[in-house]
Amino acid sequence: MAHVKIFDTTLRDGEQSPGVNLNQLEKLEIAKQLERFGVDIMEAGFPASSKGDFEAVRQIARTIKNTSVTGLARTKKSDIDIAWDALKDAEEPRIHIFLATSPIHMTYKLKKTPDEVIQTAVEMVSYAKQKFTHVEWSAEDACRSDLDFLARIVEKVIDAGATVINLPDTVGYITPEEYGNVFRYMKENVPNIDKVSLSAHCHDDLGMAVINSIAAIENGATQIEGTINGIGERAGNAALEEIAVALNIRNDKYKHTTNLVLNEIKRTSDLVSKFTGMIVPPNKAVVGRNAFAHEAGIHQDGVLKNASTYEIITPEMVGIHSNNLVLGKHSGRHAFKDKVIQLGYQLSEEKITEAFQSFKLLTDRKKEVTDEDLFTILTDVQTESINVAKYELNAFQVQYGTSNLPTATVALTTPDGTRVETAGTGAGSVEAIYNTLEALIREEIHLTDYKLNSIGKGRDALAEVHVQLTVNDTPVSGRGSAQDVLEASAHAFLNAVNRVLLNQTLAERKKAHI
Ligand SMILES: CC(=O)SCCNC(=O)CCNC(=O)[C@H](O)C(C)(C)COP(=O)(O)OP(=O)(O)OC[C@H]1O[C@@H](n2cnc3c(N)ncnc32)[C@H](O)[C@@H]1OP(=O)(O)O
Ligand SMILES: CC(C)C(=O)C(=O)O
Repeated sequence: MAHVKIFDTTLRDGEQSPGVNLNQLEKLEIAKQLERFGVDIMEAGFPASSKGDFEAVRQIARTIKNTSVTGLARTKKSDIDIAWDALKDAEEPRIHIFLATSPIHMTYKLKKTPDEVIQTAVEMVSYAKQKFTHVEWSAEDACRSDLDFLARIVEKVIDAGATVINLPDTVGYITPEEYGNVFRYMKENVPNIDKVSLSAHCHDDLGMAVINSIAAIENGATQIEGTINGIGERAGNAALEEIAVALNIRNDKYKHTTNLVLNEIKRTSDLVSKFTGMIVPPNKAVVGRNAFAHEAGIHQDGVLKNASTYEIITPEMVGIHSNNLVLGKHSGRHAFKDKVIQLGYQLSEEKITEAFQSFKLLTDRKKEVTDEDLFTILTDVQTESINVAKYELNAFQVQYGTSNLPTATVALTTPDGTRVETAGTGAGSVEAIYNTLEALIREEIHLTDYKLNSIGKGRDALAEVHVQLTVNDTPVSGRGSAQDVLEASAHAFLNAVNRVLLNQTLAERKKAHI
């Protein structure tokens, strides 16, 4: 069995999914989970793209110990310098530099000749090599590039010090056979190719990202790049959980192993879905809600007689356990704390107290508190900043009827501690609440997206709402959960507004060197 390295780019390419906007705490929690999942390398962001991304990459680089952390950079000295500042404290800092090599990109986007592209790539890889031991270079849009030109630039970039060469299918255009050929071609035509690892990075525009990644492995790639749940630019990237399980289940055919801990798949997928607001479709391979559900009578009969009749992957393999009824109304703090640890959370005493209070409130309203409910409570508390002044929802009331105008009355405590209250109307109940909140909050707010999801099954399932707003023209996302849809909606709105306040506070503290 040969080993293939897993390069996770959920926090960089995954975050390029339209509408996804992770804050630093969420990025850090995903990074910790990726480490538990066993990825070899994680791309934590693009440090030169924004101050927020720089800070997130720096924090992840300083925290994560068992996974190599990398950041993306253009072929620009300033991008490389900023990436070094963000990554220099990592256990094994590495940089990922890219430059496009296809005629379309070189002509229209970069406005450079092929020779200028080679010169820039070589200069910048040499420059990065003065700082970083590990330098990955990506030929953006490799799959629409001329293969002879690609071989020429790859050889030069290896001479300049690159340690990994990535050949991305940037626009999700190539077929498995063609992609395999690109890797074979490099192996056969680049004289110094054995000095580097070859990496594959696939997009899913034609639905072939996973199979193309596997074709690359079969033809010489020793590293695969992808994201959790396949999120990413446009139609997304190759879904790492699908590749990992395919290699495992079909190890009779694919003779490659990874370091991934398969039973961390479900938790990783849930966390990414929750923070990004990108809900996993029920029929999604490996992690979808229906992936292990058997509906048809003949299937159910077969599974009852022997699960292997219709089940090629066991739910336990990917970390799905039957929904234990865990804690209830009479559970105490000790049992709760035990469960928190069992579910993989490391929370301070202050956060455990906060989570315990939310749990107790839920047990007043909900008979059965499941692991899914606890996951929601705990991740919300984990990523909530405690010591920042924010808007708190005190109470709200909605009057709704089919023949009258929905009216909401909302009472809030503002960040300076003042209690404010007003009433407003809207075309529906959620809009009435949002209009009223807008009237109470002294910022310019516009709602741009709203998503509602239920956590678990049954009529007492928790509601989870994801919103996207612009607050004073800054896009921001927020999420909230509660047993009631309207309450979850109000929390999501305030969570988004509070994130803007948090960012402002962090920026002010940084300026004042606190
Ligand atoms: C295939 C991929 O996924 S690549 C990663 C894509 N990810 C992102 O773009 C997300 C983050 N991006 C950003 O925040 C912004 O685009 C920034 C901060 C990086 C740059 O912003 P701006 O300076 O305003 O430039 P803008 O995005 O409009 O244009 C990109 C510029 O980079 C140039 N460029 C593109 N790729 C590269 C590269 N690999 N090396 C050097 N320059 C490049 C473009 O030609 C263009 O240059 P020009 O202004 O001289 O025409
Ligand atoms: C930066 C590169 C690797 C990329 O994301 C792509 O080409 O899709």
